[in-house]
Amino acid sequence: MKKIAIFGVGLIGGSLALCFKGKPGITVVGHSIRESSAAKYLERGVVDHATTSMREAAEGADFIFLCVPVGNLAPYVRELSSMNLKPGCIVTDVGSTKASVAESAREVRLEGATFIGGHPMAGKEQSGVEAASIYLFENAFYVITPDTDVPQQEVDKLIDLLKYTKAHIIQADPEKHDQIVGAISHLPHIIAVALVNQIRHYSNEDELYCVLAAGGFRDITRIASSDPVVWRDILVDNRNVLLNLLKDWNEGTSSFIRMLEEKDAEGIEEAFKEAGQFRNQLPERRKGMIHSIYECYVDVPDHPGIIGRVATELGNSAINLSNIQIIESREDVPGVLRLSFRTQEDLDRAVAKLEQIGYSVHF
Ligand SMILES: NC(=O)c1ccc[n+]([C@@H]2O[C@H](COP(=O)([O-])OP(=O)(O)OC[C@H]3O[C@@H](n4cnc5c(N)ncnc54)[C@H](O)[C@@H]3O)[C@@H](O)[C@H]2O)c1
Ligand SMILES: O=C(O)C(=O)C[C@]1(C(=O)O)C=C[C@@H](O)C=C1
Repeated sequence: MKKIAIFGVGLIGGSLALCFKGKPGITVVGHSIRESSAAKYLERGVVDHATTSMREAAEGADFIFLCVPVGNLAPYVRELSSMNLKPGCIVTDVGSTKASVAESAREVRLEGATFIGGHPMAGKEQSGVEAASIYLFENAFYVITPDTDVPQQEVDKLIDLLKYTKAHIIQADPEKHDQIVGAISHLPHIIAVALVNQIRHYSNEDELYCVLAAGGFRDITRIASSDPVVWRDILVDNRNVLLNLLKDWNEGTSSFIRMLEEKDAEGIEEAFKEAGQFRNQLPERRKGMIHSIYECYVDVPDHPGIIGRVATELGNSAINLSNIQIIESREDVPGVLRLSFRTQEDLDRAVAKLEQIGYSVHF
């Protein structure tokens, strides 16, 4: 039996546990600092065993996944270095920053074990084991950041296990990772939070701000609902990268201020054109980029029971829906449903079926 120990069975740790649990020759042990959380992991069937003892979880483990907030990674690595880990054990983490944890692992000696940093580029704004999903990493990129002196066979051991996530594994240098992920993940979270808080202040004066907030505001601010502790740690840890990125961001907003002051209509149009062209050529329908899953939008009449009808049509054709959501529903206007599927094939079949029975489908 291969033992996989997961420290912090929340959104990411829980999703990993679900990917590994029940696979041949694998047993999954979850660790929490709280008795009640360990009990919950078992209750939800996410792990085979749960414990609050770090030593018990780590003892004899073939793989150790550290899935706690970034600020806790260094203390965990230090604590593990004082234990007798199983020879050949791979210690990895899922933190959203990679340079500092790699540095901590270099500073201590994990006797007989190897540290390889990791970061699945998939997530959501919800947190905790309740939000965990076996599908979270499917088709996403999963970055691993082994130091150059880590033997390839150790790297291969981790890659081989991660096949259960169905993610695409890529290797990167930790500093380069933090620079790039700072720009495409951490900076957007700061912008979303700053924007929501700006509107929150206005809405204290007039509630119409909240009433009128529609698709545009929702699209750009979903991630403002992310876990405060997790994000506090990420931003503090990657602050040097972020301070530089925010300087560039300020230049971008200053340029808009200039264009508005100078009534530079052409400049504004050009900025939208350039952004649109760049965004439209980003790979679509890939988790971790623009579409989190295989999705389409269906215009529907505003009739009671319409969701049931669409779901039944797809079910009758044995097409598996992974999610269905009303994104527009007002009394006098037709609605729009967002349908999500786990595979391109399901999406293609659903589009064909829905169009055949007269629905208008778009992407
Ligand atoms: N949320 C995302 O989208 C996302 C994506 C990829 C990677 N990550 C990284 O994954 C890690 C976990 O994030 P998550 O989203 O699963 O968060 P989460 O809140 O869902 O899970 C965090 C887990 O750590 C435990 N924990 C919290 N504080 C702790 C402490 N002080 N000591 C010990 N355990 C503690 C919690 O009980 C929970 O089990 C973070 O390092 C984060 O940067 C997050
Ligand atoms: O989709 C989301 O909600 C996420 O925030 C996921 C996201 C991202 O920014 O893309 C967030 C943090 C991670 O470290 C990796 C992925």
